[in-house]
Amino acid sequence: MESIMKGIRDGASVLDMDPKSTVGGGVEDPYGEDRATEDQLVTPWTISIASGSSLLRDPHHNKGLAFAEKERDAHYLRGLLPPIVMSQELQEKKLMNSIRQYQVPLQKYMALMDLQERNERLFYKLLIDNVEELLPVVYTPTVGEACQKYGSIFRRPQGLYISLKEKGKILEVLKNWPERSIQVIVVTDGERILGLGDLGCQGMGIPVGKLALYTALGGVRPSACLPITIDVGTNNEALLNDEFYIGLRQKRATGKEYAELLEEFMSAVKQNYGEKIIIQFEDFANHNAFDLLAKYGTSHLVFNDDIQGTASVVLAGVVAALKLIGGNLAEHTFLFLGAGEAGTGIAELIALEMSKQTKVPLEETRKKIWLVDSKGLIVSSRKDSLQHFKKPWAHEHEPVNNLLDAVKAIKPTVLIGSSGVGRTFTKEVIEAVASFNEKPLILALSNPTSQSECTAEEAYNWTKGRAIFASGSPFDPVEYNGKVFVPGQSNNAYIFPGFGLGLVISGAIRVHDDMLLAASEALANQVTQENFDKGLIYPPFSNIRKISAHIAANVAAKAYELGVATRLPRPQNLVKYAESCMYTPVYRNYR
Ligand SMILES: NC(=O)C1=CN([C@@H]2O[C@H](COP(=O)(O)OP(=O)(O)OC[C@H]3O[C@@H](n4cnc5c(N)ncnc54)[C@H](OP(=O)(O)O)[C@@H]3O)[C@@H](O)[C@H]2O)C=CC1
Ligand SMILES: CC(=O)C(=O)O
Ligand SMILES: [Mg+2]
Repeated sequence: MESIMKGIRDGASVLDMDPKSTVGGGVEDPYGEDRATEDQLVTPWTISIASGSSLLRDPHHNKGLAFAEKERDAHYLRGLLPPIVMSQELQEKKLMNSIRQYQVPLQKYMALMDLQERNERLFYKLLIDNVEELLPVVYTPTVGEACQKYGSIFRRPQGLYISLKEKGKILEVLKNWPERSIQVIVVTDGERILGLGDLGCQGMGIPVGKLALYTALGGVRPSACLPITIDVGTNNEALLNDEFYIGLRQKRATGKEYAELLEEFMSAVKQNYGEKIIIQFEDFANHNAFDLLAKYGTSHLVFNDDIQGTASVVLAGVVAALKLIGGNLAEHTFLFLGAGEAGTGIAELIALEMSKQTKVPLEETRKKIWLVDSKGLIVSSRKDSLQHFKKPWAHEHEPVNNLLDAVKAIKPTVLIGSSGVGRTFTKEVIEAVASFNEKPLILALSNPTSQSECTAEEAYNWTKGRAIFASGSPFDPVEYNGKVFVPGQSNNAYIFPGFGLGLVISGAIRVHDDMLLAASEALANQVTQENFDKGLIYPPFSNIRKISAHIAANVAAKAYELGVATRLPRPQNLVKYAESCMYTPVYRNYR
């Protein structure tokens, strides 16, 4: 039994490699030394191990009705399928038709998760070909509702659960995961899921969703992706009292107990997968997120999506928006509602970019950026009581208690919402911003849609159609005064898939702020005149694979320049190389 299991695991990692791919298949060296040959790829282990009904139940290799006549003979599928042979394209059409029948987004989500568990390649084909339509289903906003109801809709585990019960055994737990050549881990402890708060163990929907995007948007092969939820309890009373809750029924462990579990996890991951494994921290509460990033940033390949990915995507949007609103970066004044991971992360990267552009010290460029938290404007008189990540933003100013007064006092040209609280950009706030800006840039970043600081309709109506607007979760186009306005989506989903691909193809061993700037620059450069003409500051998600290749190339180039890339020699054309490494979901022939 043991040897068969090993055979399945090893075989799966070869098979999962895209024929063109050098990233996949547990390949250590993307230049091809370890690359499986075409021959290996068409002589899969499925012949001797997975056949018949077990092949149909294996999501990595199942093709459903698309198995050809010869494959049905060779793999003992005769009679297990109806006689028709259906192309992957027709399967896709059929599934899209049926998904579109569902009125309720969560039903669409569940249908897609079922498909992922049944036929992985078809799932990714749907997602890649229909990205703009399906992104809101597998990602924000629907994934938020899915996490809230995760216990009730739970069918099969989609990632690894590491709870306090596994303390002392985390390495063994990692070895239980059926895939061995993992390249990206997205891990959450569920404490700040989108703007929905502490969802404990049910936060698993987020790593699962983020990693689906790593594959669909960034081309990292699915078997190299590992979603993990660390369960240290939850402080969410409703979940603790929910009979269907799937996590530990206890309050969150903190302090030494929390730190020890995380330390064991980080060591076990490095020991099991090596130093080039990407660990993406996702939706941790800020009291842990900044410390984990600082603690492990110098010893592991860690990336905090909420702090760093968000910063990179927002900087790109702001830089692109300058074409529409005028001026250079340093001429603008920024006001944030929300001074947590997203807010201070974005603020710091904007200040860094300003400093690089103007050669003015960072301490000075920070003064162009102001933040409001739940207690009002962050000012120097509050410095002693501020969390460490807020202190750099405590500028000289008299106290201001609320956002509206802060807008009137600071007169920002750019207003950014990163508070996690819906409808906090009131009519008065937006009208005030519009009163001293011809084209106010308004970014309502909080997710999901219910937590957005304002809707697209409100932003356009209250500025009389003058706002340049983007939001974290998507909004439909809005008609105002006979003109149609298309809101953009300012979401780190533009960045992390390409960023991760860049780390993989260069074999980077550390993340550096300059790599975030490189990713941001690549994204901003992808906005076309046609996009600008529509008032957009981001390119459409329908081009995301091309965008991700450019981001990956810029990130990889920076990794080589900084000396943190280990894959040598450096490819000449990094964009082409990134594209050639991407997983494609077309079916393979099992001859
Ligand atoms: N679009 C995107 O790509 C991304 C969006 N986000 C979204 O951003 C939001 C915030 O995330 P994150 O920064 O990680 O969360 P944090 O908890 O780290 O920060 C939230 C901040 O908002 C402040 N805040 C909360 N309520 C209010 C209020 N009523 N008025 C003023 N300030 C308030 C908090 O104040 P205090 O410090 O005083 O408690 C805190 O500073 C979430 O909704 C998340 O989904 C996050 C990452 C990426
Ligand atoms: C998008 C994202 O990472 C968040 O809202 O947390
Ligand atoms: Mg997040």
